Amino acid sequence: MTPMTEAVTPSTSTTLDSLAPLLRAWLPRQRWFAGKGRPVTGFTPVAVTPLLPPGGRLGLYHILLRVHQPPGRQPGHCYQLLIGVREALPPRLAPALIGHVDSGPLAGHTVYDALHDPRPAEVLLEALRSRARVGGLVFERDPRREIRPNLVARLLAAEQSNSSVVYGDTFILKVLRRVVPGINPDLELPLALAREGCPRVPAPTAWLRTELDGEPYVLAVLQPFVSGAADGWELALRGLAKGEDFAPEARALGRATAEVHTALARALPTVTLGPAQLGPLVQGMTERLAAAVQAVPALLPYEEGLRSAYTALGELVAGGRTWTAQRVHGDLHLGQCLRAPSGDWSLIDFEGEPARPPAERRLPQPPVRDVAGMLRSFDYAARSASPPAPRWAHDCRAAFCSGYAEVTGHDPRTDPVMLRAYETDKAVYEVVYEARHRPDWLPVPLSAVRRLAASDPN
Ligand SMILES: Nc1ncnc2c1ncn2[C@@H]1O[C@H](COP(=O)(O)OP(=O)(O)O)[C@@H](O)[C@H]1O
Ligand SMILES: O=P(O)(O)O[C@H]1O[C@H](CO)[C@@H](O[C@H]2O[C@H](CO)[C@@H](O)[C@H](O)[C@H]2O)[C@H](O)[C@H]1O
Repeated sequence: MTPMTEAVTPSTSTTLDSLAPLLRAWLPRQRWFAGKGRPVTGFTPVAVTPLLPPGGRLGLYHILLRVHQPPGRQPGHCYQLLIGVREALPPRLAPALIGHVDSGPLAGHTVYDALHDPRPAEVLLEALRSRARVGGLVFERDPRREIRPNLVARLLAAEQSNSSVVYGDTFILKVLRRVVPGINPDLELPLALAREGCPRVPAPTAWLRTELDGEPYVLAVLQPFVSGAADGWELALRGLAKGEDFAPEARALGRATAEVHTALARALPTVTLGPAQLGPLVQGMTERLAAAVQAVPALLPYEEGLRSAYTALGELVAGGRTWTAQRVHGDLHLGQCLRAPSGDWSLIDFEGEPARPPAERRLPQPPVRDVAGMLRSFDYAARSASPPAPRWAHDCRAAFCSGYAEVTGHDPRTDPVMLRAYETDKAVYEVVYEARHRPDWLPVPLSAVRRLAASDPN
């Protein structure tokens, strides 16, 4: 694989060879590393771009690295790394340590995850500000949006699928970790919403992209930081702990989701789904259930009940029912909703479910899919509370759907078969997600699975 310009030179390749043993141990420990549980057997450098020349007090490499983990999928996932190089690491950067290099051009140096370090993170912002091109890296900025120089960087502490750096409470840069070719919905949809003037999504200010083998890759997106915001998950848990009514917020979230859906339907094509599209949609849900039962045998007793949700949808399809599909968020939950101190809600993270193939994430889908994601999230919050609060989830569910209907004129509860199918599909996804990433949380989606299998969303 060759980058747009030749970034992998013999010297950068040797640099990477000397880092390989350190990366092999470090990568699998990162939350965003998608290949957990299988050993890393090798790396192929895809592009190595020095952003700060090594040799000074501080070096910075931008690296795209293909990670091999046989017998899994070939040729392996591609990851984006920003590697800092220093003679010694100050104690404040200890959590970022990757290791000490003992051979090759960097021998005697310490390498670390540079996003923890303000100075290299500021190099990225400056490159976006000045719309730099370095090797194959293209730093682009919406010319109508300014970036003030000298904003101080700090890495966001949250454990997440990617890494985000906040600059002076003004911007947040999401640095994608596992990068995939093609148009990235996390840039595409917010740009489309900004064109529509939709205020519910922070408008992208700048982004980093590259091209490999003629395919575009989005590597990072900069957007305004919603300062002082709390996310919906924190607020819901806080409200539950204090016994507060969350229904007004759930209604506001229903309205915000509906505003985003309405703007997306204006900005991008919508399609009518007939039997030719709905058959495969139902088939996909059925297949995901079968795969999930294989992966998590605790699902087995509920398989038949869960499948009945898809059979019921299949019957409506066979009877000639059609639905309108449009671009949607794809992984909407309370943690993707931010409430500003003004009380306004924003939706973030339009990447879709990380486990789905990229092309599938960009397909138009029934908007009820996002509604189902939010309803599942109210249930998650209610079941994580002590004691569990099913009535709270029930009230949020009603308020969210009413808020949604106020904007679109369509109450998702009037389409119960499609809604149950999507809630079931989401709960099945969550069972697999939790089994892989957070086994302690598995009882939460499993309790929903029990209810959904018995045809009761609450
Ligand atoms: N525009 C923003 N303003 C304030 N905080 C944000 C913004 N965008 C993201 N965040 C914070 O960053 C976290 C991670 O962002 P997200 O896009 O969900 O990344 P990931 O894909 O890694 O989960 C969010 O949970 C939120 O706390
Ligand atoms: O935020 P991500 O895009 O990384 O989404 C993944 O992780 C989420 C958890 O962080 C997971 O969401 C599930 O847990 C949430 C509570 O932590 C809950 O609000 C959601 O409803 C539930 O789905 C999400 O599914 C996964 O894709």
